[in-house]
Amino acid sequence: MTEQENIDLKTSERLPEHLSVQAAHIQEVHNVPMKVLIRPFPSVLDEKKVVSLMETIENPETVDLVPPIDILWIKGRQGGDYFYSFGGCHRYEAYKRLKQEFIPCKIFKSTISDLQSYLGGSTPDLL
Ligand SMILES: Nc1ncnc2c1ncn2[C@@H]1O[C@H](COP(=O)(O)OP(=O)(O)OP(=O)(O)O)[C@@H](O)[C@H]1O
Repeated sequence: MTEQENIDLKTSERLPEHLSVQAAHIQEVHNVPMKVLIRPFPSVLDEKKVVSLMETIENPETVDLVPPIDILWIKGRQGGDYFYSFGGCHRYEAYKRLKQEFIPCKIFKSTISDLQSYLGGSTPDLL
């Protein structure tokens, strides 16, 4: 099984804009391998918030207080799978420092043009 098969992608659906708020309450949470996430932008971090999040995540009694991060799932033109992460900077950093292999995510099926709205002319040619 490849890393990406760990994620049950079949259950993810692209959300129409007008449904995103309602659907946010019902969309499934997937444990996504940290190493498949692509984060094009450096994070500006509040150190205290990262440390506080680490403590919350480490404690089984409080970990559920931390919501999943949102990621974009984009299919390349030759079928490749790409998982982009833009927000969730503090949660991502906390999971990274805790050396967690997986991070809880909501996966939004997205297109190259969605990606272009973040990356503009720097959008890569995804295969
Ligand atoms: N100890 C904690 N410190 C900060 N946030 C916490 C903590 N425990 C639970 N949370 C929750 O985790 C989420 C953190 O989201 P927040 O938008 O503040 O940061 P982020 O998305 O990880 O980073 P950024 O907004 O910089 O991209 C919030 O929903 C918050 O309620």
